[in-house]
Order: sequence, then C-alpha cells, then structure tokens
Amino acid sequence: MAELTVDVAVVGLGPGGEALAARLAEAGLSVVGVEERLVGGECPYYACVPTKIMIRAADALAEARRAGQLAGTVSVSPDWAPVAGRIRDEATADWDDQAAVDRLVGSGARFLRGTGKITGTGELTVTGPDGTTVVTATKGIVLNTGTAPAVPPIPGLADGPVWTNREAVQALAVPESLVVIGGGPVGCEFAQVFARFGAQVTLLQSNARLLPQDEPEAGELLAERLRADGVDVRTGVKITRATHHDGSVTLDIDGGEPVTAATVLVAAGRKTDMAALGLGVYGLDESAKGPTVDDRMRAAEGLWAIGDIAGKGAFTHMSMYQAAIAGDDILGQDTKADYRAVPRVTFTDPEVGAVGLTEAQAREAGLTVRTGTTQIPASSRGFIHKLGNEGLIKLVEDADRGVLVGATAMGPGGGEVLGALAVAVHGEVPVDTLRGMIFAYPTFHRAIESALADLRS
Ligand SMILES: Cc1cc2nc3c(=O)[nH]c(=O)nc-3n(C[C@H](O)[C@H](O)[C@H](O)COP(=O)(O)OP(=O)(O)OC[C@H]3O[C@@H](n4cnc5c(N)ncnc54)[C@H](O)[C@@H]3O)c2cc1C
Ligand SMILES: NC(=O)c1ccc[n+]([C@@H]2O[C@H](COP(=O)([O-])OP(=O)(O)OC[C@H]3O[C@@H](n4cnc5c(N)ncnc54)[C@H](O)[C@@H]3O)[C@@H](O)[C@H]2O)c1
Repeated sequence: MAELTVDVAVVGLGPGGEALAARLAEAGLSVVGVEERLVGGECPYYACVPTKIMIRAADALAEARRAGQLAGTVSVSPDWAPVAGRIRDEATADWDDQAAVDRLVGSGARFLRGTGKITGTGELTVTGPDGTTVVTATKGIVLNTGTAPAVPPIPGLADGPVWTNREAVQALAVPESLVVIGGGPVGCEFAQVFARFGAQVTLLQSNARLLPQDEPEAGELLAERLRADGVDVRTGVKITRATHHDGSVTLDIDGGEPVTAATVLVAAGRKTDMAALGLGVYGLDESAKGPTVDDRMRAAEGLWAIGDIAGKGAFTHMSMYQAAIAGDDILGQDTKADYRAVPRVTFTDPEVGAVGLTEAQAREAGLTVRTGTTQIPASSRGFIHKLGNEGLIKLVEDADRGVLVGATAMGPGGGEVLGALAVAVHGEVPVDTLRGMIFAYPTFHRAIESALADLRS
C-alpha cells in the first residue's frame, strides 16, 4: 500500500474538478487528482459534447427538410455514420482521456486512476488498477464526483438491456423504434434527435408536462414541437412493468396503451452514493443526494464539494463556476457564490433557454410578480424565419424593485437570446432601462422589447 501526502486532493475530475486541480497546482500547491473513469467527467464523453454533436446533425436534417418549402427541392437521406464518427474520433478519442491526463499532469498536479473513499479527516483511500494509495491532504479534500444515470424501479426493466445517456452516445446505428423514459432535458433532447434520424420514438413522462423545471408554457410548446417531429409524447403516465423480449421491450402503462420498441432509453434523472464516498467521516448525511455546501463550497472544515452533487444546478457551467469559488477559498481569496442568475439551456429545436426564477418560484418566494410574454412567430424575425420559428419570451419581474428576476427565451437560437436576459437578471438592470434600449431589427432578441411592453400583474 502506497502513501502520498499533498496539500489538496480532488476526488472526481468532472469539468470543475479538472480545472480546479490544474489551477491549484499552477498556483504552487501540491495536488492530486483522483478519477475512476475518464478525466473531464460526464460532459465531454457522455453528455454535453456528444449530445450536442447529435443535435447539430439532427437540426441540419430538420433545416434541410424545411428548405424544401423555403428554397427549392432538397432530398434528405439521414446517415448516422458521420455522427457516430464525430463523437468517436473528434470528441472522445474513442473514450480515451490520455490527452486530459497529460494536460493535468502538465499543470504540475499528480494523477491517480482509481476510486477514492474518505477514510479519515483529510484522508482518502484510492483503490485503482495500480493498487491502493492512502492520500493525506493537509489543506483538505474537494469532491467533484458527479452523478450517474438512475434507472427507475419499474418491475422487469433491469432484466434486459437498457440504454442510458452513456449507451445512447455510443450508438453505431439508429434503432428502428425507441421508447424514452423521462421528459426532462436529457429525454427531450434524445427523443428529438432519434426521431429526426428516422426512429419511431415514444416519450413517456411521469410528470404532467415536459421540462417541469421550466415555465409551463415552454414544456407545452416543446411537446407540440416534438409531436410535429413524429414523437408520440405521453405525459402524466405511470409505467407499471417492462417485459424484455428477444430484440424488443414492452412497457405497460397504467390506464394506457402499452408501448413496444426495439430499444428503451432511460432518462429519468440521476443518482449519487454518498455512503460509498465515506461522507460519514465528516458527520455528514450519507443518505442525502449530496453534501450541503455554504457560499464558498465548504461542506465541512477542510472539505469542499462542487458540481452536480452540490445541488445548485447540474450544468457544466455550474461545475466550472463552483470550481472557481472553491479555488478562491483554498487560495485565501474571499469570493462567495451567487445563484440569482443561473442560466440553463435545453438544446431541443426550439431551444429552451432560461435564467433565474420561474413565475411560480417568484410567487413562492413572496415577490410582487409581474410577467410579460410574447410569441416569436408574432415578431418580424419570426415572420421572416417562418418554418421552425416557434418560441416565446417570458419575463418575470419583481415589481417592487422594478428588475427582472427570471426569464425564458425559447425559439431558434433561444440559448443565445438568453444571453441578454441573463445580463439583465445578473446585473439587476432596471426594467425602465431595458425599455429604453435600442433592439436591433429584425433580430430574434428584439422580441424582448415586446415582452417588456407586456409586463403586467
Ligand atoms: C445527456 C446529458 C446531457 C447534458 N448536457 C448538458 C449541457 O448541454 N450543458 C450543461 O451545462 N450540462 C449538461 N449536462 C450536465 C453535465 O454533464 C454535468 O452537469 C457536468 O458533467 C458537471 O458534472 P460534475 O462536475 O458534477 O461531474 P461529472 O461530469 O459528473 O464527473 C464526475 C467524475 O467523478 C468521477 N467519480 C465519481 N466518484 C468517484 C470516486 N469515488 N473516485 C474517483 N472518481 C470518481 C466520475 O467517474 C466522473 O468522471 C448534461 C448531462 C447529461 C446526462
Ligand atoms: N442542456 C443542458 O444543460 C442539460 C441537458 C441534459 C441534462 N442536463 C442536466 O442533467 C440532469 C439530468 O437530466 P434528466 O433529464 O435525466 O433528469 P431530470 O430529473 O431533469 O428529468 C427526468 C424526468 O424523468 C421523469 N421521470 C422520472 N421517473 C420516471 C418514470 N418512472 N417514468 C416516466 N418518467 C419519469 C421525471 O418526471 C423528470 O421530469 C438535469 O439536472 C439537467 O439539468 C442539462
């Protein structure tokens, strides 16, 4: 059994952990980064990057089909090979992280491949292919262990092959038919991609609507758009049983028609295992989804947690933001996290961009709420764009302060339009100042002006 003493151990090298380990090493601390799978985490290998490559291709197909009505005759024959090739060759190097390991070691950090478990205060035991190493971290330990796909306890589901996001991004061919369990961002993005590539897709969502974390108007419009892509969207469903046959699966639905498909893709949320991480050593609740952190990402004295397990939003930009906060704290700088203007984008077509509070969250917080909404097809740019112009802008104002506390930008480039609204919420720009702006004509973001004019109680 080897022993190693460092200033800081970073356990789990998701996007934030990788950046933080390198930053601390470059600042002169002795650092070890510990990773049991791939350095960089879920985002580059199984999540954001490969899925957005799939979406780029699926959107190209949709635009080509629209060209038939807007610009002449186009013949579209979907081919998955370029997508699978890009993911394998350009994005993931066939799921090999050597370049990331080299980058980390090049920053001056040490790297240990293996599973880390806290075995004492400031002590981590790492078990990996090269044996066991006990690491003593004199300044402390940073956790960035992320989440894994959760397979819901539907009787029979686990008795046969099931895709999660990790299998879906490695697909070498499009299944003839696909049933997606879950209508959050993951389920909606995958359902649209595979439908546009020709799969017969059914999307089963237990909640009454898609994207329940977002404004109801966005979830309802997205269901409409997915149906237009040929997806059989069913909301408010309860799946009672799964039966795997040879080469297909049937899902029984309480009070509804059963669904049979060649492949089932589970996108029903994520899970963590705090007991496996040994959080009890610090007196923390091992049955929780993650440790409770303060505004410097401290979970306990000498223990920081960043990324998905910190529970402030499961996004790569959140992981990176929190890595910067924890890094400042470790390096003695006084920076506090501020979650008033957290942006998020679901990269369906139309994109659903949102920042800050939804109307319901603002009302729950006791604010005096005014909202303003406008439909993108009613704007000049929406009219010009025509096919694929569906979307909306919704603003949520704290009327007492006269500032926006939340906004949704759904539509073509909705995630980009969101940028202006994120500045408004983050900077607490007075609504009167926003109204006095000049919005370029004819842009999609000019619709913000109409939504501002619509603000009312
Ligand atoms: C399909 C999909 C699409 C997504 N798309 C987007 C998107 O477009 N934009 C966006 O912002 N976010 C997106 N996300 C979310 C994003 O992937 C995560 O928020 C992001 O990866 C940050 O996670 P993290 O920092 O918590 O760590 P993760 O990326 O989850 O990495 C954690 C790492 O810790 C390692 N680990 C775990 N336990 C141990 C241990 N005990 N010892 C050693 N190593 C350990 C794991 O192997 C893993 O590599 C998507 C997620 C999914 C599933
Ligand atoms: N573009 C992005 O930023 C992006 C993209 C994808 C994922 N993510 C993040 O990754 C995380 C995971 O996303 P997700 O979509 O897997 O999870 P999620 O928790 O957001 O959504 C899962 C959905 O599955 C449904 N569900 C749960 N059990 C079910 C069952 N038995 N039958 C039918 N439906 C069921 C729930 O109603 C829920 O709406 C999210 O926090 C998200 O923020 C971000």
